[in-house]
Amino acid sequence: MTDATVNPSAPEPAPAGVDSEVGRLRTVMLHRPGPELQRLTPRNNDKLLFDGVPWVSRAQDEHDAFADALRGRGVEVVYLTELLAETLAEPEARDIAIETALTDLDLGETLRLYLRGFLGDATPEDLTIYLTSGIRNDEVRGGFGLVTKLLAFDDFLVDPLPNLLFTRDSSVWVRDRVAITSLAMPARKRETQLTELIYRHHPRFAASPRILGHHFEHVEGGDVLLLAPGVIAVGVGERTTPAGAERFARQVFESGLAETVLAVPIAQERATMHLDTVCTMVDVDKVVMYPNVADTLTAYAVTRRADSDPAGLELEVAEPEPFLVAAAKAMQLDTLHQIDTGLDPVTAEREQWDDGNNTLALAPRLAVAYERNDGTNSRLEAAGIEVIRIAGSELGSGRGGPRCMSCPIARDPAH
Ligand SMILES: NC(=O)NCCC[C@H](N)C(=O)O
Repeated sequence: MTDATVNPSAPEPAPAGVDSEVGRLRTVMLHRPGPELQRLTPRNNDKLLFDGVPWVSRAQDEHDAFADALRGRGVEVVYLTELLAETLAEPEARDIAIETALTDLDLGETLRLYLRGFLGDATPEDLTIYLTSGIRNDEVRGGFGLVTKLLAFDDFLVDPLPNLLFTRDSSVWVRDRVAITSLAMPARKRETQLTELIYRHHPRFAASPRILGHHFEHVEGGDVLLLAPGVIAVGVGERTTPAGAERFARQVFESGLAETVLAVPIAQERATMHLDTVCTMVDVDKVVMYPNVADTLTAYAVTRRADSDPAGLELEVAEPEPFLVAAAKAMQLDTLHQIDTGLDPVTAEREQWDDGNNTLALAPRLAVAYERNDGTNSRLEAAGIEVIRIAGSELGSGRGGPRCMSCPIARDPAH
């Protein structure tokens, strides 16, 4: 069990639930980067969605400092791999995990049979490592046959998950429900098999209702911004598809989790892979925004038709409006204030690339940001935001900042 559940003197964890981006953060799920990062090479890093080959021990130090900064502000940090190992102690969860990891058609029956037995004998902790770091062809000690001979020594039989670090994308809490997302890129697909397993089988979450699922249309957590209770923006671009945004809207309306979903088209480019790469919230009425897209960013407000039959929910889709205008209207604010990344278009472009926009709010006007983005951080401070700076030279090589690296599980209500 997690420290909080075995230590009788530890405070009760806050009840799971998140209704905004800025309510005081109580519990967050992180993944400390581990041996899965050692799998990255100059030959596979593009496919595995990293822009380089990180120095792993330094990335771990940076991540530990990030977790300490959160704990220092009273946030309970839970680790994905600890939850997974605890989940895998349950035989049913373990069987599902092994079967889903072995569905790859490239494996063949000889290796599959061997690996089923090998993984079946592993401890929950070792199984967690195999499921997250993957298994290479030259690492197996049995199941030898045609497939072993013809695959390269460094081909993966079970793919590693170096992007597990970005816990934001593989699940997202909306009020008291957790949405299991469906990741678009092949390198990340297996991540949500693991988060779904945790939320279904871990005793801490088994009673929490779930929405979406890893086998549905693509929705990634980095595209989902809880602008205010009942108002959710969903980026639609390289990752979340229009159909994913539509399913998300239907489910949050059906479950009474929101009244308005703003579908926000974003350029289908690596630099803007998720909405949270160009815009994050730092106060109830303030966002840090990439100015080079601010003027062109639009939103389609999606609501439930007032006269829609409960059995066949119909959606009303408004004409597009400028994003900040549509957001302020849905949030019932006069203005949603914009703090720009950087001081000029080139600084803004550099700092957007280095995740200057990707802040994690711990409370209104208190945010964690990468230290390297001097221009953006100064602008945030000038606007009254306290910035907790963390190092991210190695973590950033996966192109994700403090928001991407965190999945809030409990926040105080925003109002
Ligand atoms: N929300 C985010 O923007 N997450 C960052 C994900 C980075 C990861 N290397 C990816 O390409 O999916």
